[in-house]
Amino acid sequence: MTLKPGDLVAAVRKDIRQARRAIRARRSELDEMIARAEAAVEQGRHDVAATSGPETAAAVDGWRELAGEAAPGAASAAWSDWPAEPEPADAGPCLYRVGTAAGDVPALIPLLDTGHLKISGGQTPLADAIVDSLLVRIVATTRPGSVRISLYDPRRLGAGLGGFHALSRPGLLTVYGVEEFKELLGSLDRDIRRIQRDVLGGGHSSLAALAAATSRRPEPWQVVIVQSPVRGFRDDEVAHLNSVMHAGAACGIHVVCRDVPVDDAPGIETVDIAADRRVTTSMTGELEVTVEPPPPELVRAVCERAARWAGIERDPPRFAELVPHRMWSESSAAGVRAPIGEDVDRYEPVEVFLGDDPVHALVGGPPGSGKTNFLYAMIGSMAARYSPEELEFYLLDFKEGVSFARLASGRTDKTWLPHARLIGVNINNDREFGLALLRFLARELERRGAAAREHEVTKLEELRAVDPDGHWPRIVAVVDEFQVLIQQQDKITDESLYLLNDLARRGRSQGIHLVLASQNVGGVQSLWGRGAILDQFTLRIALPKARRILADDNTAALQVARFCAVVNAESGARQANRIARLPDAGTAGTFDALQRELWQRRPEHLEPPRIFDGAHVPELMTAPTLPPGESAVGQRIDLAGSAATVRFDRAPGRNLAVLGTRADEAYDVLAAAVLSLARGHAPGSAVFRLYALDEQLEPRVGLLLRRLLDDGHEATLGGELPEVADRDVPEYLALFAVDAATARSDEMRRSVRRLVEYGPEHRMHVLGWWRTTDRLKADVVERVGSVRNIDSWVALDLRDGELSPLPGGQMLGWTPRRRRALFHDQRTGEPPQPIIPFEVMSETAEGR
Ligand SMILES: Nc1ncnc2c1ncn2[C@@H]1O[C@H](COP(=O)(O)OP(=O)(O)OP(=O)(O)O)[C@@H](O)[C@H]1O
Repeated sequence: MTLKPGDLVAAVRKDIRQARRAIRARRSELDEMIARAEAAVEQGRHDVAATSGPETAAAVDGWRELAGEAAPGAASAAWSDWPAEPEPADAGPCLYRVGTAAGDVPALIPLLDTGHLKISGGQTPLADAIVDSLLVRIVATTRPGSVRISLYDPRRLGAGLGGFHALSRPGLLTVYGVEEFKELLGSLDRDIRRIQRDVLGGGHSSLAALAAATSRRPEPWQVVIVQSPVRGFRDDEVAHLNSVMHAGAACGIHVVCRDVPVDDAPGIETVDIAADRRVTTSMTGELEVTVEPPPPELVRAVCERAARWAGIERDPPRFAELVPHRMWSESSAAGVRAPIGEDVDRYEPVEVFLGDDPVHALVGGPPGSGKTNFLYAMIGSMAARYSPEELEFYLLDFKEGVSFARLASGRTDKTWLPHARLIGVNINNDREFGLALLRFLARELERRGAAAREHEVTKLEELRAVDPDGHWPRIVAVVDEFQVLIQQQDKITDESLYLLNDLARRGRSQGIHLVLASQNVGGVQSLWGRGAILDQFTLRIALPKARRILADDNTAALQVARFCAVVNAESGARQANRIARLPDAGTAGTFDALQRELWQRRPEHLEPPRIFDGAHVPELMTAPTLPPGESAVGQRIDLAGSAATVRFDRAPGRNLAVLGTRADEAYDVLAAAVLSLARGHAPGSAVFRLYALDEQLEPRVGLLLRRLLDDGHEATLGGELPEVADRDVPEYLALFAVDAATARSDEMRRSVRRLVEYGPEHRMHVLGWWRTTDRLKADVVERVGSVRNIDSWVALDLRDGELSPLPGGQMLGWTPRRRRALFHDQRTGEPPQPIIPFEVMSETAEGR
């Protein structure tokens, strides 16, 4: 083709103008370049004026050089010269090549930080090539993640930009369907308002100006490709788009219109594709532009790389960034709000909020995805903002392992998190403890409800206003691997679901928030079928590869990078996804340092959290001393960790049966009962008679005797069983392995039965160990029927059916497990409940 000199000059001039506009923000560094560019134009003008061949060639060279500066590297490189590793342009946006004019001179178009582009004849493959070319150069020359692309392509159902689909993985490309134009514009409107208000509010005219002044760009650019639907756009839609374009450029929103009748306005460049496929641009005037589609594999490679690097090229956020300058300065009256990471698109904090909406949170992530780390980040960030007066944590972990243990005082680190009121670890086998927490929270719900009614208000925020001196913190209960609580079909599951449902529905008004976390799909699915509960958990946090935490059609969690999370406060609806990069909250100097600082600030009167560790065997000596006549048989699995006790008085039936074949534990339970009685009685105020009826037990029972004698008690070992007769002081008969003796001797059996039946009213009490219920029955039941003369029992490895002859022992659903027992005392009126037998053997062995 022939080059018209006038065109060249016009084109060069125009490009200089554009280059200047595009680089205004970084003017000082580039002044020199502009001066040289202007000199080149002058030279071009001079050369063209001469209109001779060599001069024209020189002008073209000068122009090319200028293009190289205004559109460096991948912004204008020919596809054949594409750099192996395109570098993000340090200086920010530049001009981008969309084709070639005048032989091999790059035809450039500005976009980012400048304006918009209108393509007419936009339905053609040529238009596709222009858009692809522009986009791939933009993606290659900007920092991964710093440009987001939205595509409204109603004709091809999202097939447009096929080569760019890798960008959808990290959320850098969003395709809007035929019916979603309004949604797209609405989302742009919201962004514009937010940026104008929150980002530019400080006085900058545009994001470009802000970036120039601060060297920081807090928001990504957005490139929006709009193609008209077959029906054409309605006037109101065009007007809406015009207004978005008008306000958007300053907010980094740049629209590429393909056959959309938007207004011509300054800052809108044009590309015209004529019917005869001749392409011209507003930048190059009359010059015909040859369009060169990018090679598909190049597009794919650029996008793959950007997707991979989005989010990890930037330094990860640091845990310290979650900590505010002023600790404990926030009020939780309306809710608790805390940043947990950085938005990978916008580089701004992502917060979680628990209050009236959302009320509760569901957290999911497969093993190793960083779920525990997320929970630490959230707990730390909240604990730093709200004082223990404002916020309390109840933390349970059903996993094997000790994830919340660090929040409690340990052997080396004595500090504890002041907000933590309860920490439960290793409770995978003690679902009752989870249930105990739910019962506690339900009671707290009632208590708060009653207080609210009394003050004639309906919710916590109002209650706090009318009762400013009351202690009404928000409660956040975090249950890791909560599914363990509700996956079996039994009474615990039934009651837990009932309570969860209640808490989920009513927690909002009383400031009680649940954060349920699970590592497996089953965990989440166990709630999925229970819509009523799930509906209340509108805050969803999905760690990488988490399934079914978000909505069914929201697969963002499958796409996010390591150490990121999808935070979604609208029950997983796609448009509410925010992708947060999470700081490392686990290594030394992060959470532990914060905990130390908060611990040092703790109010003087504050008690450390109650710890329940399912792997820990409680020691009798650590339990409080009981009143005379009361014995401890184990520790209850409740929030207080109180002892399960039996009181021996003159009422009929005040005996104790220990049942089961696990000899060590049976010994421990019986010995604990004896030792705790001995601790409560002053020496001489009770008599202890020990019987080792299986000779293997003699050494151990002997140690127990020694212990009693050492403490000054009146105690004997072995001999005949006494006859029933009134006693001045209580006499406790500890019979180890009763059935071993009664199987040998009927006389023995009759004695035992007499003692059990008539002893208590004469202050003689049997504390006996039988191996099975049948043997117990054979010894203490006169004819047929159930056991009536022993009020309290502790069952070790007995199955459900074997318990039914015992008082209160019907239909319990008890599954025996090691170092756990089922305890019942008829007198309390409570159903049987699991206890943890005390460790006694070592205590007696050491002669303590
Ligand atoms: N944002 C992060 N930055 C750096 N390291 C992290 C981050 N998140 C998690 N990690 C590290 O990854 C590993 C797994 O994290 P974490 O224990 O939180 O995973 P999890 O999902 O709770 O796993 P599991 O359920 O198996 O315990 C840990 O070593 C943790 O320190």
